Amino acid sequence: MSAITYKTIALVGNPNCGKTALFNLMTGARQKVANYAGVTVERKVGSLRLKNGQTLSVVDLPGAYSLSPATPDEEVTLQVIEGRRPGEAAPDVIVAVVDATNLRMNLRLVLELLRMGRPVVVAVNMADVARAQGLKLDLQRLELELGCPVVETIAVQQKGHLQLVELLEARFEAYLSIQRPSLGMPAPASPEALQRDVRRILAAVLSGNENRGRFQHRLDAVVMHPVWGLLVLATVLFLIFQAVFSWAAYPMDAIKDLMAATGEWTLTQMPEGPLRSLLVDGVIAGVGGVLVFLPQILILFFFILLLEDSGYLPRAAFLLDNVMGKVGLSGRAFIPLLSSFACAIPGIMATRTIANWKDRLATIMVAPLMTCSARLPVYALLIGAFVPERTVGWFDLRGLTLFGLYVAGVLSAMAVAWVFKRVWMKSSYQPLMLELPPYRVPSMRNLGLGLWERARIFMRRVGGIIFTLMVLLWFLSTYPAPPAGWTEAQGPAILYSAAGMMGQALQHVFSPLGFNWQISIALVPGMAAREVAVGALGTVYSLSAADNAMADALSPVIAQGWSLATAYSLLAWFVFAPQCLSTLAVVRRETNSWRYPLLMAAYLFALAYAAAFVTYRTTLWLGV
Ligand SMILES: Nc1nc2c(ncn2[C@@H]2O[C@H](COP(=O)(O)OP(=O)(O)OP(=O)(O)O)[C@@H](O)[C@H]2O)c(=O)[nH]1
Ligand SMILES: [Mg+2]
Repeated sequence: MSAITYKTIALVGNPNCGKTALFNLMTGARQKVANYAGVTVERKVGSLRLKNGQTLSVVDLPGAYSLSPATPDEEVTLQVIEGRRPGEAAPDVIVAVVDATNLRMNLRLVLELLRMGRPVVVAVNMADVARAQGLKLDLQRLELELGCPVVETIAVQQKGHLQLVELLEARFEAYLSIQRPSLGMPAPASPEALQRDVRRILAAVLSGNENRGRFQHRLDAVVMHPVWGLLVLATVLFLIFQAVFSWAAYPMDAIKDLMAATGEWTLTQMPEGPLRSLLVDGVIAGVGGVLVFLPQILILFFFILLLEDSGYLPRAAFLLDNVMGKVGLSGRAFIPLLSSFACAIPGIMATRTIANWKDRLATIMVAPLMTCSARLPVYALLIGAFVPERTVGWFDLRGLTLFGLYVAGVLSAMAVAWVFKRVWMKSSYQPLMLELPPYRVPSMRNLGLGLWERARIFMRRVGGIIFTLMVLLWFLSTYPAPPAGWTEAQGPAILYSAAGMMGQALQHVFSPLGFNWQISIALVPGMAAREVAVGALGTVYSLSAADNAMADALSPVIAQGWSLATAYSLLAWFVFAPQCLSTLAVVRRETNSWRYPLLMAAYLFALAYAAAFVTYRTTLWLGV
């Protein structure tokens, strides 16, 4: 096979036409694929190995409706196509991906790309759906009309990309060497002219009756109904939180037992000494304490991925547009805010799909109030320790409490957005323009990959930042050792250590909130990432256990040691506190200034302190 001269290809197309699915197939990457517009907001690069041994660099891009960008993510796409990114040449070939079921909209961008005079291949994706809908497409005729090669792809089937790869490997080089008549008109065409061209081409290539499912319309009549729709949404969310507790019980117990057994075994196998303590108190009690929450996180993500792939999310955005508009958020903020349930970082990145800067900024500022999955271990630990395992009517009380905490996050985000937009950055209401994708049965492969990816991210955190901080904390909580002549009657040895002293000093700041010195210590490494606080509590309590055995599981220990008021106060703290450095770093990057991350940290700390204080005092006063 002869060598080819081009080295980089870029996937360009309307949002939600399957670019990333195709990219993943071609490069073996695992970028996020989901059924709504605006999933990809950054450029991603992968490589495709050809049969002749050459490697092509493949670039996946955010979706764009046209070459006149309206949002920051579309701007990224245009920059890459035009080679305006520093240190990066324009791609040699553009693969224009189109959704076969929506050519009327998709072909406009293709025409614009062709007018740029760059080498283009058109990949007609979703060929399976088009066939199922009875659409017939004359590909040869389309090639003639467009004057560039056209292939079909099905990005959700294992071999759905092969025709495209074959074309790039063999036919395209020859095609490039032929002098083509230019389409003329290098200048951007008017929207009307584009529309006319698209209509003409469609008339020539498209036949067959489109029979879009009536089922979809019927479903929408319920799902997007102002009353039934909200009921459906509330039920869906509610069931998710019930499942997070009830399904996770067995796997969590299994991990807990495994950790406890490993701890006991280590105690019997190793002589007493610092190394044993590091392993048992630092690693097993600390890191293991966080690991226990993996099943709950995966269950939460299972549902989030299902919702994302089904096409439900943009519908929920429409449903809530009215409510969001009242507090001054754009309906577009819904998906970024919902993504923040997983983690505020992708959520903040997803605000790139919001065109208006003030609307975008307001969304960024409240994204950390959404309950990210790193809060789940903290919430679950405290709920497990303080909320009895009981059912109220049909509902599991623990699931109910967790739901309440999520609602608290959402409501406070709405309140903060309302204040921000009122006093600081007024902007008028912008009607929501959002594409409604068709409902799709979620792809199991996608779901499996997504869960696997989440498990990997969590394990990397556990093995990386959490492990490192736990080892560090163990040292700080063990040294300096207590003075000679110390006996256990004088209090645990940890009180003499660096961390112990710091905890006692910090306690002055936190005692109005009902936090003891153990909590005060745990909050410091917990600044880096929220789950670390759980691990840190594990280590601190394990080290301060009176006898030499490992402290039992953390939850019974705190259930005995803390008052209910302290537990509630800590929960309130975690609803607000900005305990995540990476979020602040991303805000700095996305807003290009230090002002906003600093403002964010300040307002979140103030809210956290106030909320914890009020919660503590109220609970004490009520005497529960
Ligand atoms: N049936 C079918 N579904 C597809 C095909 N290609 C993609 N999908 C689905 O279409 C949805 C969108 O796919 P993505 O790859 O995320 O689309 P994208 O073009 O990258 O979207 P943005 O990043 O938002 O611009 C997902 O639900 C995919 O599973 C296809 O060929 N057939
Ligand atoms: Mg994408």
